[in-house]
Amino acid sequence: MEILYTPFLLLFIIVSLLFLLRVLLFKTGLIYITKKWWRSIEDCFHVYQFFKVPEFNESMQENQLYHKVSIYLSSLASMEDSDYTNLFAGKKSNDIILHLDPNQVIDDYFLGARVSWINDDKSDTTCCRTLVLKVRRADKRRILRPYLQHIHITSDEVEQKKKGLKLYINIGSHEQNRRWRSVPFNHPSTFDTIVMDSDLKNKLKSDLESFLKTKQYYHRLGRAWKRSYLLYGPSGTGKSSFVAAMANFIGYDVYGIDLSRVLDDSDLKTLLLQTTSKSVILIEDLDRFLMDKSTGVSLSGVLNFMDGILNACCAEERIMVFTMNGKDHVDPAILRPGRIDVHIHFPLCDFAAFKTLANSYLGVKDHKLFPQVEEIFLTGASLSPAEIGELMLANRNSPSRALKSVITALQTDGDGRGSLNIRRQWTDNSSRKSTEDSGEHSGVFSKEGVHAMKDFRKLYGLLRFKSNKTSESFDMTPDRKDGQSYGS
Ligand SMILES: Nc1ncnc2c1ncn2[C@@H]1O[C@H](COP(=O)(O)OP(=O)(O)OP(=O)(O)O)[C@@H](O)[C@H]1O
Ligand SMILES: [Mg+2]
Repeated sequence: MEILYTPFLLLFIIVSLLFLLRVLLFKTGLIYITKKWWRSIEDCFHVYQFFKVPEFNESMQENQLYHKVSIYLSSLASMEDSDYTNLFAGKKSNDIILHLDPNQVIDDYFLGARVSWINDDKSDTTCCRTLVLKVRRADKRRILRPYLQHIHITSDEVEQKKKGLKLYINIGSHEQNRRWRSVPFNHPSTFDTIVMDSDLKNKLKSDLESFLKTKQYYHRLGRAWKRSYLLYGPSGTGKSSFVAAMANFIGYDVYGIDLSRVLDDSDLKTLLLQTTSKSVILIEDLDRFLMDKSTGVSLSGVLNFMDGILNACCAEERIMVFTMNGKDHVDPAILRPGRIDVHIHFPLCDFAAFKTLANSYLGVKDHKLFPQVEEIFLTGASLSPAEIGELMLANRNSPSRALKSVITALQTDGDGRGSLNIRRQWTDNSSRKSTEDSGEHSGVFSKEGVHAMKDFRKLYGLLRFKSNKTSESFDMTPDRKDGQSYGS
């Protein structure tokens, strides 16, 4: 018997020890110490080269590269990992600027290589401040030039971001010379406020970040440096808010093209030619415009527009975003890889998304009514985040009342559209949308300026959300089960 128990006992002891070791490593600073130790061993096997970036040149003039590198380093997430970091207030009230403390080191990764920056501040006087770049000799030839270019680009972007973003809309064709009108873009939406599967959100953030870093890579492949996203899903699921979050994240201006104000295909091309680099070019509700034969823009006009980004004049730093309610009825030519690089599905709420909304709108992490809400979601009922958000906002002083109103709405499925009743077909939605819109356009508010304001609101979700739903298959959205993490 004893012999039988011994292997099990041994196994149990090993597993327990491993578990304890894991807890010890992760709950204490040991993992950090181990990593540091491992890195110093690794360093012994590589030859490094050092590049100094002093703050002033020999004639005591400011070195612009030092300024750019400082801006770049403060934008790095790894800055927060350094042992000592200085915190300063920025120009805006809630801005915090990070600065590396003297003799601190931070790591950065570029094209698969690790580089380090050392703040070589030998004295307290400002005249001797130098930033030192440490690169492996083996990586130097491959990455040094593109890395310095990347620093230039990123620091310019950060500075541009500080200046404030702009939202451009295309104005009527009668003002031939001025096709775009701009307003300050102050949309509060960020990736933190968007309710979305957190894995997907992180994937999209790193997709954007890696796009910004890969100019040289795109050029080496002979491809224009651009990326196209398709956001599709029912109304009120956060597509427009996501575009605003994207623009805020990368610090790009937004050009929202209203196809109803575009005369014809060549007019569309002119608009594209008049956009600037580092911008998000947005066409909302593309599916509706493709169905709507009354518009002057043809399918081939749209295809040329999507490819037009390849023209030498506008080959740089563009992100194109198209939103749709559904892509089933859209010509596959529009959706082919190269024209659309990333498809992102925006679904109606499930229980996990509902919980994230309850937390952000009501500050409620758990509630006795949650099981009832979950049960209703399990029957297949659902509402859009916009619909649930509105109900919570209206009853924000009483979480119980807010949850009860969500339950009632889910039971009747909003205005009787959902799976508890017969879901409307996509065509109903599009015809309803066009009716609503034609009402808007032919109404009293026909002046250019009023249209423009309406469009700003429509673009960014300030108008009452329209009710149309459809269930879609998805590409970039992972399969979700209730309880899966949602980032808010
Ligand atoms: N996923 C979400 N996360 C956070 N808020 C959301 C989300 N979806 C919708 N909302 C809220 O609902 C409002 C409307 O959302 P938004 O305009 O982004 O939806 P949409 O998908 O663009 O709708 P439409 O297809 O009708 O244009 C926003 O102001 C936002 O506050
Ligand atoms: Mg929208």
